[in-house]
Amino acid sequence: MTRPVKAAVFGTGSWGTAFAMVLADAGCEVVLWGRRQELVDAINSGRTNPDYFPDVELPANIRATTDPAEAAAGADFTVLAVPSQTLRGNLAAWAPLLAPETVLVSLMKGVELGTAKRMSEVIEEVAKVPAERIAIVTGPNLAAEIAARQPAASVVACVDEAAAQRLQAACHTPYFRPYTSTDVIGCELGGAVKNVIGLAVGIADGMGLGDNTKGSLITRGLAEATRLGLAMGADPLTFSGLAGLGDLVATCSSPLSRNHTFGTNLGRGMTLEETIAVTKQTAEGVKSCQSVADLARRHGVDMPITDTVVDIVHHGKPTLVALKELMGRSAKPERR
Ligand SMILES: NC(=O)C1=CN([C@@H]2O[C@H](COP(=O)(O)OP(=O)(O)OC[C@H]3O[C@@H](n4cnc5c(N)ncnc54)[C@H](O)[C@@H]3O)[C@@H](O)[C@H]2O)C=CC1
Ligand SMILES: O=C(CO)COP(=O)(O)O
Repeated sequence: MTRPVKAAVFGTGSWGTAFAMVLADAGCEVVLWGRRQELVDAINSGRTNPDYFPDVELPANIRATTDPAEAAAGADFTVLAVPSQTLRGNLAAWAPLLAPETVLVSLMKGVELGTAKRMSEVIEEVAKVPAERIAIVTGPNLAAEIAARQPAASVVACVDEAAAQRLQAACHTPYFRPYTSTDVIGCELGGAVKNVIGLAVGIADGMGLGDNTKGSLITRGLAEATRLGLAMGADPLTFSGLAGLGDLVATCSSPLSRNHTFGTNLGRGMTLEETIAVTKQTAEGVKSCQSVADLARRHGVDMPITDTVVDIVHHGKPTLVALKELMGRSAKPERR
């Protein structure tokens, strides 16, 4: 008899918890690592995560711990679900504890500030594991809908297709349908850029603009992601798939998206400080818009919507001025 697949999930926030449920529903033995003892105790005794999904019963094959060594021990998959900007520091502490052959799985959709590194690059550097043992999960996967077991598709990407297939099997459930990909760069960029475009669409929504504006931002945002991806060696077709268009549509349509909601609050006229104060969960695009703009500059790629988001979010540019400037750019062919 083969033993069940073991998964460690680092991060008891919304996506860490929901993805732990997916893994458990797919038959894995899951250990969730969390920082706070009271939340870990509540998960183990109450079978719910009261801070994120108080009404969702967690499967019996999930347990939680605050001990990273206990979580990491013997894990076939080590899933990382903390805010992107905290990964480097956290992983430095966890790296010595990792099971020898574990596949590290990033759920994160950010780009590191300062270095402009993708999460898989940070993992490779800090945990010193080869790219063949680093995978990512991405796609239109709003955590609350997954926790409600609503149907969704996703992409699991790894340069080693066999590792991607093992992860696919480990997280395939009747409601969660993962597709494999070997385009890690494209999949990671798709996830990071859609958060920035989600902010832009939210800002437009908050300003009272309509669906033509939204459709234009989504499409031209996709063009920005694709241009950056091409310059960085990604497969352009990835951006018309779940990691690109799929996630853009979900994020830019949904009030569940933290990035979209963050943008909406800014567009309604809240200051950055007020918006941060009412945002209880991680909106990766707020910091990563800067890193995405850095990547664009390094690769000589034009990303005007991304630059506009940086100007509004980080340089306090009034939304109406930013909109006028974006629309006032010189006319161009759609494809070039
Ligand atoms: N929530 C969602 O619908 C989805 C989120 N993601 C991505 O998953 C990643 C994690 O996001 P969420 O779980 O949604 O965020 P969240 O804000 O719900 O949870 C973040 C978790 O990390 C913990 N945390 C915060 N700072 C930390 C630190 N310095 N060290 C260790 N732990 C820390 C928090 O306590 C919390 O448990 C993000 O990169 C996000 O883009 C991806 C797909 C869907
Ligand atoms: O990535 C997500 C859905 O796929 C979640 O989006 P937010 O981080 O904006 O909530």
